[in-house]
Amino acid sequence: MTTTASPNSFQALVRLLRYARGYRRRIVAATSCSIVNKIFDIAPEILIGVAIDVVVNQERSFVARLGFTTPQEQIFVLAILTFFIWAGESIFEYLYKILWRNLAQRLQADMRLDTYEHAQRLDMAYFESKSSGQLVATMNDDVNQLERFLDGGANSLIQVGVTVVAVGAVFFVISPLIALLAFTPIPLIIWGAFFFQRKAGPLYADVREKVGDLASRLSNNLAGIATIKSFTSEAREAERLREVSEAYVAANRRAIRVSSAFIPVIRMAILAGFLATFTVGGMLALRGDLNVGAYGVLVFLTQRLLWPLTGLAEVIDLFERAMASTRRILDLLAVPITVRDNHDTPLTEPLRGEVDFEGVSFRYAASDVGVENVSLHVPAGHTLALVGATGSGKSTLIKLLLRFYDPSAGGIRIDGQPIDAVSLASLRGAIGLVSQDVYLFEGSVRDNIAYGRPEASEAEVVEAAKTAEAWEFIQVLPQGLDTPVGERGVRLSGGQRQRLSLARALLKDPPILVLDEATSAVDNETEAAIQRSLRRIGHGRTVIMIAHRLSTIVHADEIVVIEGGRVTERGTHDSLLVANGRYAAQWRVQTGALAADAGLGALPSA
Ligand SMILES: Nc1ncnc2c1ncn2[C@@H]1O[C@H](COP(=O)(O)OP(=O)(O)OP(=O)(O)O)[C@@H](O)[C@H]1O
Repeated sequence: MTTTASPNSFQALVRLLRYARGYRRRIVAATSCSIVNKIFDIAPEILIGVAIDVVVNQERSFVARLGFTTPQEQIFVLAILTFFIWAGESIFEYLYKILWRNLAQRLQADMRLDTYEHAQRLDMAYFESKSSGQLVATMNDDVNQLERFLDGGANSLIQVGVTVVAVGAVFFVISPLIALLAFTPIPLIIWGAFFFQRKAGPLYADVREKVGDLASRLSNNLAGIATIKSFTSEAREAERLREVSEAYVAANRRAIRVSSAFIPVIRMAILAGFLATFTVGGMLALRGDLNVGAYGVLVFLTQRLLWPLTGLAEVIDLFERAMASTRRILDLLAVPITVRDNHDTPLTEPLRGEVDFEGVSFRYAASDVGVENVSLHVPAGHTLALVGATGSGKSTLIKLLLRFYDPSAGGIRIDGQPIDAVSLASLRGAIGLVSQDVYLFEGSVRDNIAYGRPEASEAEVVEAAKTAEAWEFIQVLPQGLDTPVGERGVRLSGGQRQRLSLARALLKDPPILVLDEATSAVDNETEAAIQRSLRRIGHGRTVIMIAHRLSTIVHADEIVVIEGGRVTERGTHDSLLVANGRYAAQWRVQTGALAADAGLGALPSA
């Protein structure tokens, strides 16, 4: 019956079958059980006809010709046959249900994991182009939609097909004339199904789209609940949610209008076939041209044809939804991974931690800004500070070092090894990142510190917490290291989160430590604490730090000023002061030496 689907749905089905190659055996087994079950299911109607034939024709019946002469014997044989047919039907129903349902479970679990794993490997540009809500909708709702279809729809679709073929065969054997009459509505039904699905397909695609929008708005709003409260924009946000929610209702309403019309129309078409069998068959039987038993079989079987075909619309409906979802899932799986991972080539150990940027250029597709021809050399164990106005491209350089994106020109090396020629795991494993927006996972303080090294011992976790000056506050938390931090760490203060994030990076013990405004969200006391620990931490490691407060980078081995994505000044704190450029001007602003410079500084003040 899949032939009634649009080329798009059919293509989606083919893609799904190709994806599900590993499940082929299970699909064949489940399909076979569905077919056998349906054949057993139709058989009792035929047996009723045969029984009527036995009663009416007795010694001249169809069963008599098989060698069972007395009518009693014949009825007995039919009873035994009926028993086995019913038993067979039950056994195969049990089998196909188990097979389809388990297949649905296996496939949905594997698909969800596959899409998630694939999405994790996509570059950051993909996540910036898609809302997280849309991705959640695909990995959750779309996968569930497919599960629903495999749970019941696939079997129904196969069984409708088997019914039409098997009933058709019986009809033609008994009376080709009546078969022709009974089957005349079928082209109309098929055409109706085509027409319906052509109308319904895009409507369901729209419904899926709206589900994504809804999920997107919900997750965005819940994540930003504090901002909503602070701006008292609850009413406005509720209104915006209502709009997307209503759009979903409207999309569904359009789909419902089309899908609901189908069943009544189809039923009338089938009724025509039923009436034809009923009257013409009756006439033929009265004239003696049709065996009474055969007439009974035809009338009962027309019923058997009628009901599954009225259900066809619902099954196609389910199929359409499932294929709309399949397309979205497989489209996500087909997004190419642009940041190539050389799994088998780790960075050569032991790492010294030398970092080189050679003529690196990169532009974000979305904004056409980025960095231009940046060259940096950080010898192992040195500290490099990047300073510059907000939006000048400092964090972009860090993202390129971590290969969240690949540069369009130039290259980056660690210990002389091009970072795009080594495995992402070893590259990112070599870098400890403390970023501006600290992300903590729901779990305990301990889970979060040990995130990069779950096997770390308690002593190591405590040591990292002490070095990051976090131990003092952890000790006084209600459950110490086992205190839950809440979703995204909401139960901790900004400074506490910052320190946990530092402890987490330290526990990894990376040869390269990147601090992207690690002191931006903290008070003076926390900043001083982090500064203290930084001196300890920086010992024997390469440190790249981005800072707006210039006081925190005075001791850096080299300070590089970035403006508009380019390096404009570089040197030590002292040499830059002597050069008397932007850095020197900003330094004076921040230290209050020359308040008049405040308006000139390209660098923002603390
Ligand atoms: N994902 C993105 N897509 C498009 N443009 C981006 C993206 N991320 C950053 N940009 C743009 O690239 C430029 C450099 O951003 P970057 O984050 O590197 O600045 P920054 O120097 O670290 O700023 P800050 O000091 O405020 O953190 C900015 O103009 C920013 O708007």
